Amino acid sequence: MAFELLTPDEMAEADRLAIAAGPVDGIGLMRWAGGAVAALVLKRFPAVRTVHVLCGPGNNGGDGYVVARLLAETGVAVRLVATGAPRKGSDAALAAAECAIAVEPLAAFAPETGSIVVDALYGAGLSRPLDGDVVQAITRTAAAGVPVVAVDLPSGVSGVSGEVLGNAFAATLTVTFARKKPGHLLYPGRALCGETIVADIGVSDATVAATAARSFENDPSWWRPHFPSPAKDAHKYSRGHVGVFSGGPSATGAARLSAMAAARAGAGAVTVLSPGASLVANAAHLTSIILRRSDTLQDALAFFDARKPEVLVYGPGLGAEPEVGRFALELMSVAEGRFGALVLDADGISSLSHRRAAFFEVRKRGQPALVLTPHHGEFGRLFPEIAANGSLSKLERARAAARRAQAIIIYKGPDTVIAAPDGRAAINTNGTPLLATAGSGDVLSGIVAALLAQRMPAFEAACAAVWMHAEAARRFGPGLIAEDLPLALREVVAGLSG
Ligand SMILES: NC(=O)C1=CN([C@@H]2O[C@H](COP(=O)(O)OP(=O)(O)OC[C@H]3O[C@@H](n4cnc5c(N)ncnc54)[C@H](OP(=O)(O)O)[C@@H]3O)[C@@H](O)[C@H]2O)[C@@H](O)CC1
Ligand SMILES: Nc1ncnc2c1ncn2[C@@H]1O[C@H](COP(=O)(O)OP(=O)(O)O)[C@@H](O)[C@H]1O
Ligand SMILES: [K+]
Repeated sequence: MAFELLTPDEMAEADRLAIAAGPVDGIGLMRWAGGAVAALVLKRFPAVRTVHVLCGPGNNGGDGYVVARLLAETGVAVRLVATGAPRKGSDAALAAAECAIAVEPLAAFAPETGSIVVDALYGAGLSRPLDGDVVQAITRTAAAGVPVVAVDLPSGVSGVSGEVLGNAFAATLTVTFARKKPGHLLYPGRALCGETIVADIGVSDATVAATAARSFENDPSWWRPHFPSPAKDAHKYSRGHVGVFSGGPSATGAARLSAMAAARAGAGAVTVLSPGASLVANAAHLTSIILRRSDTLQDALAFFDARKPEVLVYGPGLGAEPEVGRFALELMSVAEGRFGALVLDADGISSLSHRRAAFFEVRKRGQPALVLTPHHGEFGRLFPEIAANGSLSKLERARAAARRAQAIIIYKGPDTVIAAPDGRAAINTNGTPLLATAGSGDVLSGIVAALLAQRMPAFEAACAAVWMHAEAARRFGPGLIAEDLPLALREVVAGLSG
């Protein structure tokens, strides 16, 4: 598959393995890389007058010398700017030696209107905040408003985390090699990359696989084989039964959004479990969704035993009171033989913040299968130490939380990360700010529950749900409110089925 994400270390490992397997060597990879960038510059900017190529001291700079040489050979006016000579004997030094263009110092660099900038200062090897000359070059480039083509990554963006180390170029186009890196997909890096193109530099799929990379860009191609479709002889309960707990009389809508989404995502039956005080409000708004009174754990147990739901959604609209957290723990304790999976969302997560020790103790059993869908605030309440660890990327934080809670984590946001306890993690890329509307998270929890109830494996179900949620929002378009999402799922499900 082509959806692995490689950290800079994994990419370096892929480079090493490719070189060891031969026939290509280090300078060979660099020539491919530089060639790919030069070709894209010519293709995208055919009328460009001058190309400023900025070269750093490492291999990213090495790629830059190749770009400069190739563009000059095709007749483009190239100005070559470097921060210093590459280390003697390095591939970059070879690339520099092959490039006959005079080098100008970075301090005097100021691009003019009509030119473009190729940023080959720092890529995977960025290890500290950019120094003054580079920051000034970034400022002057931004002031001139000229397009920037970044080699591998915009200088200043961490390939690991997408964080900005002090300052960074804002690229129009980023050309990276073999596979994307997490920094291309995590914010703020994602916004600074512009369009990201992955160029082939002769690193084979088998070589990438040999790095044992565990991170992926979320894409239907790799989870679609698991996407459920109803058996010909299905009945409503065999398609999967989801139970959604409702909040009190003034907060019932969240559960209904979740329930409707579960039904549209293919659950054959959906039951809203409602406190007695909310029955009338729920009854007034539900038609195909089943409604059942549930005030106590005994009520819930009676429902499980009678109706055998596969999956429960607990959290939307419940309030973050301590008793909500206590009930969540009780649900997990009684799950065995009663239901297979629990989706904990919203208040179901926040309410556990005062019962973290008990929660992690219950999770040691690993049962029931658990999916947590926190946004940034909820994540920080349940996993304060992980959230406060500034050395971890969002991808690594989600992965650490998944391991800690023995749960699938859907760490929501513009760059939603889905992580599993076994170390797999995916970054979602079809998100849209249209989803930044109240109640859309409730819809997501219903989609996840429906896919789990249809026996989709948990990590794949979570990835599929996140993608479908965003796809539904995109298809509906501007004006979207959360109520629109369940119906908008219809087309998305149709596109994935059969
Ligand atoms: N065969 C291959 O491997 C291939 C690799 N490829 C290319 O190589 C790139 C990775 O190359 P790389 O590992 O040399 O790292 P790179 O980004 O050039 O930076 C390292 C240099 O910068 C320095 N430095 C770092 N931060 C700094 C700062 N803030 N301010 C100042 N200096 C700073 C650092 O100094 P040091 O930390 O060692 O003191 C070191 O000298 C990758 O992005 C891709 O473009 C392709 O050609 C395909 C084949
Ligand atoms: N700017 C954005 N781009 C993409 N997705 C977004 C953006 N803002 C929010 N979302 C998505 O919208 C949903 C909001 O969920 P949540 O914050 O729980 O809202 P609510 O509690 O109102 O339901 C999440 O799936 C999140 O990933
Ligand atoms: K760069």
